[in-house]
Amino acid sequence: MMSSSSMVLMDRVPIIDLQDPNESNIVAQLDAALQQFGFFYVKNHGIPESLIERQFDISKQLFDLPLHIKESMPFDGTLDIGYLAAGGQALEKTLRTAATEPQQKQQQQQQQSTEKQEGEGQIDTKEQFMMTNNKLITASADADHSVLTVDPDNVFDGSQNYYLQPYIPDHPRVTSDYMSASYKLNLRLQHYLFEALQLDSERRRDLGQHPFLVLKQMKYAGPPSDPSKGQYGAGPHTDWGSFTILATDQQPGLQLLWNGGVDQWLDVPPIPNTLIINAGDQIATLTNHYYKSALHRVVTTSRTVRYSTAVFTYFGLSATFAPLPQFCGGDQTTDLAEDPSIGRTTREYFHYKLHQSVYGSDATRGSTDEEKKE
Ligand SMILES: O=C(O)CCC(=O)C(=O)O
Ligand SMILES: [Fe+2]
Repeated sequence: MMSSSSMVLMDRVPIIDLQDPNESNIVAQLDAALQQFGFFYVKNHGIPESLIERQFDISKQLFDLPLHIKESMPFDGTLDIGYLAAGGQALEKTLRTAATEPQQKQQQQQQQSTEKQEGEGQIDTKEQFMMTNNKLITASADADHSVLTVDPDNVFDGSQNYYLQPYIPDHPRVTSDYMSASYKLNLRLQHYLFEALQLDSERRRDLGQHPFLVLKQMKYAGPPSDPSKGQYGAGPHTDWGSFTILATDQQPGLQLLWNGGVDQWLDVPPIPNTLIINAGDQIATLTNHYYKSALHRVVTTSRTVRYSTAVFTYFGLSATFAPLPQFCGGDQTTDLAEDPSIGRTTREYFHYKLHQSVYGSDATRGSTDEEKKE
C-alpha cells in the first residue's frame, strides 16, 4: 500500500500491462488506480481475444431468441441466474444506502436533485442474462469441502444454470470457457490486491475460499439515455463484490464518477485488446474506502445496440466484512452504520443489494426471503 502523497495523479483511467515481468510494478499501478479511480484497464490479461469474440457471438444469439424462449428461463434471485428483460432491474435503487464515501454520497444527492425530475431509481433499459457458480449458495455451510471448492477449469460444475444448447449449441462450452478464463484472471488480480494490502496468509485464505462468481451478459437496445429524466442504460451504482471484469463491444457509454478537483462523470471508453476492471464495495469496505468502489453508469447516446459482459467476483461467501486493522483509526474511521457491507457476510450483502435492485425492497439485515430459505 503506497501513501497518497507518493501517488502520481493521472487524468484518465490507466492501462496496466499484466505481462510486466516486474510484479511490484503491477502492484504499484493497481494500488494507484484503485485509490484514484477504482477502475483500470488490463492488457495482456490472458483471456484470448477469440474467446471474447465467441462469447459476444453467444450473447447476440441469446438476446436474438424469441421473447417466449428467453422468458422460459426466468430470473431466480436465490441462485442469481436467468433472464431479466429490459426494465427488470434498477441499479440506481441500490444507492440509497450505497457503500460509498461521504463525499460521494453528497454528490449523489446533488446529482439526483439536479438531474432528475421524477421518481427514484428508474428502470434500466438493459436486458440481461446471468449464470453463477450457485452450488456454493445452495450448499450448507458445513458441506463437504469439495462441494464448496471452485474448479478453475469448470467454474459452473455442479451448479444450476440455464444452458441453451437446444438453441445455441456452443452455449455451455463458450460460457464455461469464458467464465473459467475470467476466474483465472480474477485470481491474478486478487493476488496483486493482497500484495498491495500486504495481507497475511490466514486473511488471504479467508477472503479467497468459496468465491461467488457471476457471469452477466447484457444488451442495451433501449432509447438513448436521458440523465435529466433519470433514464439510463444502467443507472448510477457501485458494484457489490470484489473485482468486476468487464468486456464491452466497441460502443461507448460507460462513465465513472471521478473527483479530479471537481466531481465529474469521466468516460471509460472501449480500448481494443483491453478489459475494464473495477473494484466493488467489498474492496472499498476492506480498505475503509481508501480504495474506491466508484459510482458508475451507462449512458447510451444513440440507437446503436451495445453489448457488454461482466464477470462479478465476490470474496468468500462466508467471509464477514470490516475494514482491515491497518485502515482503522486516525482520520480514516468510517461510520460503520454508513456502510451496509460492514458486519455482513458476502452471502448476506449480495442478497441485500439484489433485493434493492430487482425487487425494490429495502431488505433488512437477515430478513430476506432468500436468506430464510437458505
Ligand atoms: O455495461 C457496462 O458497461 C457496465 C454495466 C455495469 O456497470 C453493471 O452491470 O454493473
Ligand atoms: Fe457496474
